[in-house]
Amino acid sequence: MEELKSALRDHSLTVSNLADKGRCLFTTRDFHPGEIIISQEPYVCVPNNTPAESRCDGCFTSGNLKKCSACQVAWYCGSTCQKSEWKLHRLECTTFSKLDKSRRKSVTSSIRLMVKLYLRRKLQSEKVIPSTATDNYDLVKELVAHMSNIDEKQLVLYAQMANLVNLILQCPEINIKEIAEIFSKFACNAHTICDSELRPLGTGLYPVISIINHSCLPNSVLVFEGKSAVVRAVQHIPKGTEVFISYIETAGSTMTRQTSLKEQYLFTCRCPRCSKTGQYDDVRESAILEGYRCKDHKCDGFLLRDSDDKGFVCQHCGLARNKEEIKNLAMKIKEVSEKAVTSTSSGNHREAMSMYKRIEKLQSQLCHPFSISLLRTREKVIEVYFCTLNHLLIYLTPVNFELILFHSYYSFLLLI
Ligand SMILES: C[S@@+](CC[C@H](N)C(=O)[O-])C[C@H]1O[C@@H](n2cnc3c(N)ncnc32)[C@H](O)[C@@H]1O
Repeated sequence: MEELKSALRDHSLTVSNLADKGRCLFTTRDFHPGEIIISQEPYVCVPNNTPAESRCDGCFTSGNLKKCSACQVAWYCGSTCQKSEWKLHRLECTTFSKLDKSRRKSVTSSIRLMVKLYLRRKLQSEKVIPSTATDNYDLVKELVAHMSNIDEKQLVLYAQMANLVNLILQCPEINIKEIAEIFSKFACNAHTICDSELRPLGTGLYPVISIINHSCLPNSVLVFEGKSAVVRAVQHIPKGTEVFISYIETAGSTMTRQTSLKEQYLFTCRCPRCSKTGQYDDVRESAILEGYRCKDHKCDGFLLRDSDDKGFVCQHCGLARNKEEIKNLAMKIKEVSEKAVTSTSSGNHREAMSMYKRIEKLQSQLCHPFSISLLRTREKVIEVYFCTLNHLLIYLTPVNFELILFHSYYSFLLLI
């Protein structure tokens, strides 16, 4: 801990312990908006590999990869990435190569993350991989696990996963209880590594970044540059302030945010935004983000339940919306959404596109114009549109490429 404190001092940061939150990261000088507060390489990480798409173990890129012929689990884009991962993969490869085909299929991302963690710890203790103040297994030991607060079903699942890790590693000195506890640490400390467009690429454990607590009104943001986790100030942060990031999507109602924080991170948020629960501003914000639109499409008022619970009333113009009408629209949206998911997963992008456009139309009748569901559907329309475009490009010759690209871009502009 002393080593870490000294390393953090060089970054103008310090760690404190508060009764209600545990460890917290504080600044010891002012930070400007956009400035990097801290960055860290993962202690361990794994790419998201699915049967449809694999990613390079070294740089997480997809496309044009070669599978490790020995273990059939890791993929690489070239020899540079293969070499950079070799010290750890050498042990991992020997472990996975011994598995039969069906057991190899049970190596999910979290199982692989645990295997890598165990092997990296071993390599650091044998000094094959060097340890530093910010890159050592003691930092993993410090992470919160919430073992006494998780339910029995979850505990059983962690124990089963730990047993599987034991079968894979075949190490006599392995401690199943400790492995189960680390799975619980993964749940509230591991980060999804995303690209600049927030598409998930993999999962990583960053034990120093994990000291940072959550706020729904954060002063910093966690982004990824390749596999490095980078925390940047999003506002002026004065000396002596706690650094906060958001663990969840902040564009949600207070109830939605509180529920997901409680479920995954096992705490009740008391940030300035959550402290406003029930006040007019909070009710209004929640009704806009997750509520319904006014029947009069020229009015942008937000709706609240009427007193006899028969429907919803616009708080701006007083117009009422019937509960049944809302229920019918919501059911139609659910129906089309299920079809859209099926079309997307079967690769039928054209059909998916028309489904998402239909959902967008229905949601425009139901939801407030600034609703988060409507925003997500529009995002999906754009995503599926680009999938359709990519699919088309495969069949193009260079001659008509530019013409069709121009046409596509033009129709995209019309679409939005
Ligand atoms: C990634 S860790 C953050 C560091 C943690 N405080 C520690 O001692 O290691 C996440 C855990 O910290 C606690 N935590 C994070 N933000 C909090 C907050 N705003 N209020 C209370 N507890 C919080 C919760 O126990 C949560 O599961």
